[in-house]
Amino acid sequence: VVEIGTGTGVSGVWLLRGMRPDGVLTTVDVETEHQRLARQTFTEAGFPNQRARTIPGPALEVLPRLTDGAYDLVFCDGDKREYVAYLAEARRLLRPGGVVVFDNALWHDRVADPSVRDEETLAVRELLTTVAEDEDLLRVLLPVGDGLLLARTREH
Ligand SMILES: C[S@@+](CC[C@H](N)C(=O)[O-])C[C@H]1O[C@@H](n2cnc3c(N)ncnc32)[C@H](O)[C@@H]1O
Repeated sequence: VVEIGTGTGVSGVWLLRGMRPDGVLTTVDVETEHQRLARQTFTEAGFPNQRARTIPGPALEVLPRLTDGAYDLVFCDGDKREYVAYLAEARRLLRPGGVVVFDNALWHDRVADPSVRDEETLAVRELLTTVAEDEDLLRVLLPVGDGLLLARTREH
């Protein structure tokens, strides 16, 4: 699994819990202090160090260094304005059948309100349109929390 936006490790713990016992979480964040706290969260939740690889840096600089086609899931929770770019990176990183997930796909109900036109809302809206218009992608939008968009490549 690749996670964009480690934060303090809350989502990371849930991802680790859902993975195989030998699965590794590769998690990227621009803030090293967040990643320090996340490592603490993972340890307190009982996960050994080698289950999580924290990589500091801006996602769009780190992701190109990760191996193509090597991951089952990419979870995006970084900078909303970069969501369309994360989609492109995720498609390269995922193995066939792998799934990309975007948190905040409803963006506090702003996405559905056409009068809201700030940069982040426009970017999340653009992501939804990009995924919907791509015939190679199957998608589902789960109305849980702030909205989770899941997409995977269609098998031909
Ligand atoms: C909403 S928080 C992530 C929360 C975390 N996924 C969780 O649920 O516990 C967003 C995180 O993305 C990081 N971030 C923002 N822009 C980024 C970027 N361009 N590249 C990497 N990380 C970024 C922030 O430092 C912050 O920790």
